[in-house]
Amino acid sequence: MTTTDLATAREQSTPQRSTPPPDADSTVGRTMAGLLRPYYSSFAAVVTLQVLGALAGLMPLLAVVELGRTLLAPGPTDHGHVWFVVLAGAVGLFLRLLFTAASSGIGHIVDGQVQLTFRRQLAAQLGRVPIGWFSRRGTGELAKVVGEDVSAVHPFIAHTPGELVSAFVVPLGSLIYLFAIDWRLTLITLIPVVLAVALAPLMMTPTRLREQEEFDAGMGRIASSVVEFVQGISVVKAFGGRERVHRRFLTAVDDFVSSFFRMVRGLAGIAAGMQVALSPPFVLLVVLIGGTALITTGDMAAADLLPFLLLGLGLTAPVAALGHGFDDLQAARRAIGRIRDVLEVQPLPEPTHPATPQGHRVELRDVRFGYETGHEVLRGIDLVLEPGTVTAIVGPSGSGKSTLVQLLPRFFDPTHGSVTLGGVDLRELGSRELYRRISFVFQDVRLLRASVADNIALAVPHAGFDDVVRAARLAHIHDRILTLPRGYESVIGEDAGLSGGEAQRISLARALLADAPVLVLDEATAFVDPHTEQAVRRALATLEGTRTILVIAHRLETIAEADTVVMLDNGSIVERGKPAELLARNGRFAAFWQAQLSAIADRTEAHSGMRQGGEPR
Ligand SMILES: Nc1ncnc2c1ncn2[C@@H]1O[C@H](COP(=O)(O)OP(=O)(O)OP(=O)(O)O)[C@@H](O)[C@H]1O
Repeated sequence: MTTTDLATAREQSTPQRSTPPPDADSTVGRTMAGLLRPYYSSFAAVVTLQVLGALAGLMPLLAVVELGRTLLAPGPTDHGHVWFVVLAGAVGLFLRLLFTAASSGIGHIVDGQVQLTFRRQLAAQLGRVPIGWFSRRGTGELAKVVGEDVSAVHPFIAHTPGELVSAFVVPLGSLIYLFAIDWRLTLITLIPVVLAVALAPLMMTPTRLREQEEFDAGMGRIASSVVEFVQGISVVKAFGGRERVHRRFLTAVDDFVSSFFRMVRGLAGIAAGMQVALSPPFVLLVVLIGGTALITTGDMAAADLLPFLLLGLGLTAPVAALGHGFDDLQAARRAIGRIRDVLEVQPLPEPTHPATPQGHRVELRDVRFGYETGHEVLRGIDLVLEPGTVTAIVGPSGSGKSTLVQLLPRFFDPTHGSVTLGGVDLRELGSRELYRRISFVFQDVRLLRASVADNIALAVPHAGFDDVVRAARLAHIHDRILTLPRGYESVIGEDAGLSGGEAQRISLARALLADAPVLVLDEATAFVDPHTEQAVRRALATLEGTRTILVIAHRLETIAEADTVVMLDNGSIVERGKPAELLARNGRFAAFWQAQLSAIADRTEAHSGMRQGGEPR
């Protein structure tokens, strides 16, 4: 490459203005209100119909009261009035049914729409977030957001507004009616409600809140110790740590029991007091005592006691409904918070005018990256990967090898500096173009629940069967596939379970078929078996000369055959060059090489010792 080429390449690679992908900002400002805004008019209809239903629902109650008062009143009964009251009660009942059914129907339709929209938005967002973002999240966590958390909005949308509205409208209507009959007995009837409301703040004193927090934390500790136990059960069994893990679980349970007792001791008296105050016998007792006092002093007609006995019981409903509604609201708020957290993850920006790379030379310039702010994992990497060469990255665990190679398929964008392909910053490449040019095989292999052939042809859906087989042969997995129940048509996870090494070879076949000019490879240590190792080495040998290859190397053979070795330590390149030259330099790489050699020698010695020891004498 000439200096002019380089200058042009640099010019091209300067990141131009990037815009978020279409649709990304359509859900910006995703507060709970923002997320629900499109449904405001439907909510208004739900609430209005509920109010009408609740008011209509008062009519049968008032009719019963009015009927009692008319029939108990001295003198002849007005039959016309009685029938009118009965009819009004029946019409009220019918209207209540009509309005609440309509409200509930609309509420459930809106709920379905909201849940569908949330799930669609989440699905679209999960397709946009950086691939690397997934590595920090468990599948269970995401499944919970898309499943459980979205469902948690159901009571909030379909039930809570209706319940809250009717819990307030009915007592309010009753109260107005009761005031019209006798304001003094109305005030007396309200005593239980006032008592309950006065007790409520005692449940929220700093001590009570601290006890509730301890209770929640205790529950969390039990859950995590159970999860830890279940997830690691095989390791725990094999290495005999059962007592220790059991002990942790038992301690968590003991702690929980004592925090539970503390909380119950603090709350029991107040909760019982509230329950007694709101209970029908107490309400009736208060009304009867007050009513008797007013009747015996001649201040109120005996028949007027009836509405207080009938309607007084309903006055306590808002307090109870507030409790339930508040719980539902809190649960929905937490769920929507988690949904919002996912929707707010910044997608990697897509270019408005994608550029076309010239060739497949990869260059990293002063690349810095950290998963958390203030903690850099890569500290200024300058690296050029020439087409047709193999670059092997080596370095101690945690030195940043995986992070570095993951920047090529754009799992993350560097926080500083740039990664260019053919002179174009990766941020200026469309993602389709990027994955056409860069393919990868990492340790964390993901296979789809689809046929083996479809898994291999993932990047090239129209690939011919012969091409799929050729890639599988190259990846040393063809023979194994033929032993599966339906060969290449076997569905992974249904017809066939594959070992870690086999899954890796399928993923290698996928990358080979994709035929991208740049291949990024993690020569995994986790699953690797002799077949996979052979496959990787054979593939590397086949591809050499045409591909730009970056490999995290663990095998001495791979390292020795690489064109360039890059030694990474603590996020920086500490040595680079041809393997032989580096060995001769006797520096960090040579020490690393020696350490690997002695580790292999130790392993071989231990192995042969075991074999000798195990041989029959
Ligand atoms: N998803 C992540 N979130 C936060 N920190 C991370 C994440 N992945 C890696 N790290 C941290 O970044 C540093 C570099 O990790 P990286 O996996 O790149 O090293 P490595 O050289 O590939 O290690 P190994 O050889 O053990 O796989 C480590 O300190 C690691 O703890």
